[in-house]
Amino acid sequence: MSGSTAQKLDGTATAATIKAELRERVAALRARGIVPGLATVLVGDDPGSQWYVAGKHKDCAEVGIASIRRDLPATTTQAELESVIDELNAEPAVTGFIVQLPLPKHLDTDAILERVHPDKDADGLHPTNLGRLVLRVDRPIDTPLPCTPRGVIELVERHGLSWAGKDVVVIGRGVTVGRAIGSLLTRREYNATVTLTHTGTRDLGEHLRRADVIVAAAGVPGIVRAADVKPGAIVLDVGVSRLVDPDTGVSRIAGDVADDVATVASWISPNPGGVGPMTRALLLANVVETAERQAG
Ligand SMILES: Nc1nc2c(c(=O)[nH]1)N[C@@H](CN(C=O)c1ccc(C(=O)N[C@@H](CCC(=O)O)C(=O)O)cc1)CN2
Repeated sequence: MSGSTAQKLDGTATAATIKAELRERVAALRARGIVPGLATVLVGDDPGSQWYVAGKHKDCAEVGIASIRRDLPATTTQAELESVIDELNAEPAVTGFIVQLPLPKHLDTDAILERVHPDKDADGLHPTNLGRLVLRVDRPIDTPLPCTPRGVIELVERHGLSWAGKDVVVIGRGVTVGRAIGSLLTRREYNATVTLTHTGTRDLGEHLRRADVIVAAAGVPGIVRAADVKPGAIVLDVGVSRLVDPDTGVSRIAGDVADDVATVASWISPNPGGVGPMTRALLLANVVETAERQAG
């Protein structure tokens, strides 16, 4: 980026480090006869979701986690999907599994997430696990946590930065990021102060301009502009939009953060190459930790 002064929060390199650590923990489990296994459930043929799911299986192979793939047609009914989930809940080779989101519109996502057994919820999105995150204020959480919020937190900490005392403004109230990140960051071990903004927020710029850290997960390209960022702020770009060039038909990823933000921020996560790879790495961490808990 021209005129960029911000340092890079390198998700690709950090995820590689986390995967190397996990490879050792998986080897230790395997030495005890325990093989962690991740299953994925994909409904429909959305190219983005197919790419993400393929990446999850590649990651598993890299660290030694066994993986099972269940791809279902877009016409799958609620009852058919629930029966696949029941099978995976009962399958001993599956330590944990995920249902790739978003699901086709005719399916009830909340009911599906609730159908996954909480002990096998590799995404940390089951109501019981999200409830534990909210309720267990003063003791460690020994259940899976949502992967993207975990990835955001680790990306910052593994670059030697602290969350303590920071004013954090999150944009977007979606289930995979916005709703959980405030519950995590306000825990004593992080001690941040969090404002969750959304489409009903009256003056987003006013919130952004006083933020020490911005976590942008709106899915609106360029919603965070340099004029709305405090000099020296840390900016995490989580939003993903796919823009198609009308002339060439070639698509590219556009994040929520405009290019000029790199001239005022102190640290910025690129997109791609920032929070996305961390989301993938922390999914593996959830599976390994679940296997370690099951092993006792
Ligand atoms: N069940 C879930 N569904 C979805 C989740 C989730 O955590 N659980 N998050 C997203 C998609 N996602 C993982 O599933 C995901 C998104 C992005 C990346 C990633 O590595 N992106 C790359 C760029 C990819 C590209 O070029 O297209 C990057 O940021 O560098 C990984 C996983 C929604 N659904």
